[in-house]
Amino acid sequence: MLSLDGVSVAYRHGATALQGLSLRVDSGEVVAVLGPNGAGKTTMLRAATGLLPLYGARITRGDVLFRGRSIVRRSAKSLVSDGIAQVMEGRRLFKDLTVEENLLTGAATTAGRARRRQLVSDVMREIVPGDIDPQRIAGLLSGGQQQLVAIGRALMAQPALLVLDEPSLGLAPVALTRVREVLKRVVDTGMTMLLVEQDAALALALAQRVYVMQAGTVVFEGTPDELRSSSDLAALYLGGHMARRRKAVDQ
Ligand SMILES: Nc1ncnc2c1ncn2[C@@H]1O[C@H](COP(=O)(O)OP(=O)(O)OP(=O)(O)O)[C@@H](O)[C@H]1O
Repeated sequence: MLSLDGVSVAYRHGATALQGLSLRVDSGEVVAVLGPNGAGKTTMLRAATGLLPLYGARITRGDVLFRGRSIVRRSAKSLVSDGIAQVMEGRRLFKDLTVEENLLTGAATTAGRARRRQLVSDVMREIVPGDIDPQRIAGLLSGGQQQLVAIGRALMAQPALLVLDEPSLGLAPVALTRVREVLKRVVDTGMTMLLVEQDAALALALAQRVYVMQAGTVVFEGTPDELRSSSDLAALYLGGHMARRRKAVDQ
């Protein structure tokens, strides 16, 4: 469904952030991308969602294909209509609008008024928990509640591909559990997903395939099990706890 083929990206006021990066997301697949700070994960998502120009960056080499067509020169707005919706890092809700108004913006260009109303009630039932009042001002919600509304807003566009940048960022454990449950439910609907996530446990619980990025390129591609059994990478990206547990099992 989505492929980045040998993509290099340069920021106007920065170094080359991606260096010949290739990755793909097949239809119905959940793909997670892990990697240390500055590896280029967010830049990769910007390349996949038409947001590079907003940040003064451009693709200097390679191509990005969505459903077989190049999207390199397409605007983020037209890509939403084509079926790519994203939950950006930091949630980015309209803080002064209500939950319901935020949700409605998610389908502003993809559905008519009556259909949008129907989608709001679907999303309120399936994604946004019952304890969140649709008329509440979004900025007054907790971080975890805001994240769920952000996920719901992206789903309002009924995307073919859902892109998420660090959905766990800054969430307390209870909120994280809720976000994980909701994402699991979305995965179970067969949604195609590209997920950038520092929380390896969350990423590996959701994904069928994982990439690890370092310095703008891919250094590992495989299944979550293959990543867990790759000792160097496990130590680096899954933390000492899992590496120690593996060692104990191996002995
Ligand atoms: N707006 C920008 N202008 C200039 N350089 C940028 C900009 N955004 C990111 N970069 C640079 O691009 C490189 C990759 O950054 P990016 O944010 O894509 O990495 P990341 O893996 O998502 O990191 P993190 O996990 O910290 O979010 C870094 O060297 C960063 O400084």
